[in-house]
Amino acid sequence: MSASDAVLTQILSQLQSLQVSQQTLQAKLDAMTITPSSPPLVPVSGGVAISGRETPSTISTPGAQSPSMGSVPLSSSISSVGSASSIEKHMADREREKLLYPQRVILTTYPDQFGVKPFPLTWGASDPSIRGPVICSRLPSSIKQRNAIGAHSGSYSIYRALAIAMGTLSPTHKPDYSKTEPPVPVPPQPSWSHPKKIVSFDPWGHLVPQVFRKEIEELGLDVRPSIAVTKAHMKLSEIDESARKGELTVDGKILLKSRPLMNPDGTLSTADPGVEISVSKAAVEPVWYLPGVAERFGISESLLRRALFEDTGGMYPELITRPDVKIFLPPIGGLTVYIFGPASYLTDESKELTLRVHDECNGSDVFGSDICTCKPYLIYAIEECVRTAQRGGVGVVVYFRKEGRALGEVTKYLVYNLRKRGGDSADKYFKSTELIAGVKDMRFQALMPDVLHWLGITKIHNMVSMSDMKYNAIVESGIPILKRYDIPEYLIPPDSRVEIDAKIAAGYFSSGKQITEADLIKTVGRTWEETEH
Ligand SMILES: Nc1nc2c(ncn2[C@@H]2O[C@H](COP(=O)(O)OP(=O)(O)OP(=O)(O)O)[C@@H](O)[C@H]2O)c(=O)[nH]1
Ligand SMILES: [Zn+2]
Repeated sequence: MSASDAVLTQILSQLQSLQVSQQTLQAKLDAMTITPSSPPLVPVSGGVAISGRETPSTISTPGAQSPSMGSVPLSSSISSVGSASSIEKHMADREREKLLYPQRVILTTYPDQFGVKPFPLTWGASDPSIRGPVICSRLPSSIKQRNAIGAHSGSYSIYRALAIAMGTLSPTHKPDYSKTEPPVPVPPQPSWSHPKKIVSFDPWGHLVPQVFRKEIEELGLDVRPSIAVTKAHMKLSEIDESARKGELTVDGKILLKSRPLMNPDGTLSTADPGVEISVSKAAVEPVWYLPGVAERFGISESLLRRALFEDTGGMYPELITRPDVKIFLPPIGGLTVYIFGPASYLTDESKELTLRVHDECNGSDVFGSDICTCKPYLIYAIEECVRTAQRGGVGVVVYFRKEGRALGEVTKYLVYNLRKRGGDSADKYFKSTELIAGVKDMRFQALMPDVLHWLGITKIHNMVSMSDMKYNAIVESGIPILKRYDIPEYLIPPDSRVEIDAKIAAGYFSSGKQITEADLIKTVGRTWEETEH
């Protein structure tokens, strides 16, 4: 027998035994698994129906063989496998899948299920040991004590899943958090223990390794930070330009002279290297306290849960089956806080505070698209924050990942096409968005002020924004705003006049300009024909 025949025989015999074990496994699973046609439908609150189950049921952990509700066979049939190498690959993947996930799939859990014992968590408690850690891990060490639905890192949880499936990340990797603590203190504030002031993220998120050390190290629970605080130098060509023009002054503290640049031949350049801004910053992931979020939007928790379940494609059945679990880590982007000047001034009302809350506009912020005012407004706000810090105050820019007014970039570009094809006039600006998206804005600014309360801000002297929605949300949350700034005329790119005029007519703040609906027809943007070659 040749070597290749021997390999083929070996593969065929492995395939046969795999088919046999697959049949045996399938038979066992069929006996244990509730098939879609068999279960009685049990109505639960909100009128939704879920599959019935055997009792008592348990959460399987590795090695445990007891049946759990909602179980399904692990993988699809092997009948579709083709060549010898794809058979080997398929078998290797099945082995890895069994090793990674030895238990059968747990589609959902129930509050009264045997083994389910959520770690106690009291949202808004001032003592972290009473507040308790947020645990959403499905690792065997933590799954029974989960007190949160969803996954850490927002949408990036999908990349983590890929890394685990590809074998580049061990699901049980234990991070070493020593030396990762905040270099700039963001200490507990009265607002942290106010049950209604912060509901969209975990105020203890940056202190997790310190305040929940016992839970992580002694109890072996998978508790992860959801906030990180660090320091950085910010370098922007627009700020270099302002410093060159003398509009910003290097003070060696907030605004620093950059180090000399290198020439292509490796020698030091004598060209002006420009400036850098010294900042502290914090990245914050969303962690929703569902009763608080529902209350903020004035809807019932049950309606909120049902809507979240349905419009995430049914991804989180526990939103329905676990009304006892009050925390949800949604698969959305978070926010970044940039602080200019001493962070300790944030809580001191006597220090001047300048704020811009900015929602992501990748096309403008990073790639300089001239159809809107996002980047110029952001740069203007950064300059104002630097000036405030240099006057002895503090500046804050909060950057939210809410692309395209939270409608997403695809919807935004579809609307751009419609506008540019239909004659881009300001009277049609919001109507065009509504025609495609059904609404003009989905940012729902009500959750936005949470970050200001987390920082301990109680008064805003200067607000760099024209948005009435942002202003109202902040003031209604209990933080007064003394002065509002609109974007200076000279910073408005010509093509974005359409956006600004439409916004002013719709109720955005303007210090000088009055615009009525009737005026809007006269404000028109560039057409594609003007730029096509
Ligand atoms: N859907 C849609 N979104 C847009 C358009 N132009 C800008 N945006 C988005 O609108 C948001 C603008 O946010 P901000 O810069 O914070 O501005 P604002 O809330 O309108 O108000 P200001 O604070 O006055 O600037 C970002 O999410 C942008 O991506 C557009 O034409 N269509
Ligand atoms: Zn924009």
